[in-house]
Amino acid sequence: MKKYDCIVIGTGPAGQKAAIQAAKLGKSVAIVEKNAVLGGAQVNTGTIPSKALREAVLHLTGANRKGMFGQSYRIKQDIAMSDLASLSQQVMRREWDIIRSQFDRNGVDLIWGKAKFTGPNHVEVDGPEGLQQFEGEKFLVAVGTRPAKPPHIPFNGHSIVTSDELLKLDRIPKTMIVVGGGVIGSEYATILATLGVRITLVEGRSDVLGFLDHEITGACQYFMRQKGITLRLGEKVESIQEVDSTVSGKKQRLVEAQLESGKTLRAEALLYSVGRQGVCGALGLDQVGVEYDDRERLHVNEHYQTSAEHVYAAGDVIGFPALASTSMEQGRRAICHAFGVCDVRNYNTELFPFGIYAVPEISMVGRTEEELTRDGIPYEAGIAQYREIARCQLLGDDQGMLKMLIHQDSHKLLGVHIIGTGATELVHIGQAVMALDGTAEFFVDNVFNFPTLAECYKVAAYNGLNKLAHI
Ligand SMILES: Cc1cc2nc3c(=O)[nH]c(=O)nc-3n(C[C@H](O)[C@H](O)[C@H](O)COP(=O)(O)OP(=O)(O)OC[C@H]3O[C@@H](n4cnc5c(N)ncnc54)[C@H](O)[C@@H]3O)c2cc1C
Ligand SMILES: NC(=O)c1ccc[n+]([C@@H]2O[C@H](COP(=O)([O-])OP(=O)(O)OC[C@H]3O[C@@H](n4cnc5c(N)ncnc54)[C@H](O)[C@@H]3O)[C@@H](O)[C@H]2O)c1
Repeated sequence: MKKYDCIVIGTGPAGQKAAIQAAKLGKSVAIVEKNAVLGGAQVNTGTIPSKALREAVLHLTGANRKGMFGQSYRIKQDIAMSDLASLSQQVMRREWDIIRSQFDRNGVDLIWGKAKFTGPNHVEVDGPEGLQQFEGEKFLVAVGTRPAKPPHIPFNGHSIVTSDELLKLDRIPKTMIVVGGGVIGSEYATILATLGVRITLVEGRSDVLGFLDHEITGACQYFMRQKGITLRLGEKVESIQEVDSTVSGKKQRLVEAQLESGKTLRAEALLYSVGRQGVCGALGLDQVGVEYDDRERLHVNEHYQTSAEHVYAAGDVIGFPALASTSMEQGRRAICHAFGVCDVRNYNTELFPFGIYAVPEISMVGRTEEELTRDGIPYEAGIAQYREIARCQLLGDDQGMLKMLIHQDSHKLLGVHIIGTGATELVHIGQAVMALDGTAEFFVDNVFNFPTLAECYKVAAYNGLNKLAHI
């Protein structure tokens, strides 16, 4: 039986970074993957495919240039699913190669198959090589999640789908119901609406993306409606079924969603995106004495240790915030702790950024206005409207905004909230200033390249500081 210092289960972002970190510490490492491809949800079904779809849609529809060249500007008239999928395929293939070569270069043994604990220090892998047994000193469970698929929803892979199947549709539907206005629902609803799909978005809460600063949520919902998306907020879907319907004398199979309020919605397709579900049940965790919750997620301490101290967990399997960005760092941190090189300085979870690749992009770091008000922290908001910024005009985006929240007394930056072109990149300027305890004066006192989107920070700082000085 082969013995390793470290066995990592799952090759998503959490597992990848963990395995490489362990190898860099000179440990013998094996990483196990049950799928036929590397990279987990990040590469194969989640982050990369959805962002590739977004780029392809923005490019082919000319959506991000309409502000400059007019509403009729378009690169390609008849866009097919194959046009949209090809960029995704290209990037995925490249990512598989990159991950594989990183493992090879660092001497990480890749074992294909489904891993399961058979004892506190033993896993069994069921794969193409048959059943193999391995012994490990430390383990990292990075098995991710899968889309929630309640049994009463008749998923069929072609018209009633989760985000895993969306990009495998053989044609672009004319109409679509999106159930759930979280990150997945909001991203896909706005991307597909940009493509011309008529979307009805059903969200159980009173707002989409309810964790954002409310002004940004409001702006996002405004942009959604501008794109022709019908928002059904505070509404829950009760049941979903396929029905036969006759439209203009032509028989058609449609999807029908019955809402709790009594409304009936019909469309050619339905995306069900109401959250994700763990996959720990199949891991034999009882053999190590580790329990999982009712959504098959693991509980860990601040070092990412489960209740068995040699078994660590990171990424989506441990729940919020469940992002590729945070998963990578959690995996790396877990391994550093496991092998005694733990240095948690600068690991400030309060400065985790959120990037939402809707159309337009949204990003935030730090506190929202609602949180600061709730906690009695006095602040002022400094705002830059994209229409005031030369670079935004050059890019044809005159609708975005950047808002910085400034402490009334110390002028320290408390939060940055952006909606518009480049938001997910821009946010890191604010994040760096916040991490270094900077104040709004930093933006006033320093010169920014011109014309840039970064100029938004200077304009927002002037705006906030002027309000504080009653100018
Ligand atoms: C549509 C969509 C869009 C997203 N967009 C973004 C984004 O823009 N930015 C962002 O930061 N995040 C995004 N995310 C979230 C991101 O994809 C996840 O947070 C991230 O992939 C989680 O990484 P992970 O390593 O925990 O798990 P995963 O990426 O899910 O990988 C887990 C791996 O473990 C393997 N595995 C499971 N069980 C076993 C077993 N028993 N044996 C062996 N292998 C096993 C799986 O096959 C899989 O390969 C998105 C997610 C979705 C669904
Ligand atoms: N850009 C990114 O970082 C990114 C992109 C996509 C996904 N993700 C990650 O993927 C994960 C899953 O995303 P998600 O959007 O599926 O889940 P989510 O939990 O973010 O959102 C689900 C939404 O569905 C709503 N809902 C639940 N039941 C409903 C019902 N019956 N009818 C109507 N609405 C209902 C909820 O109120 C919630 O707003 C998240 O953890 C997210 O962080 C991240």
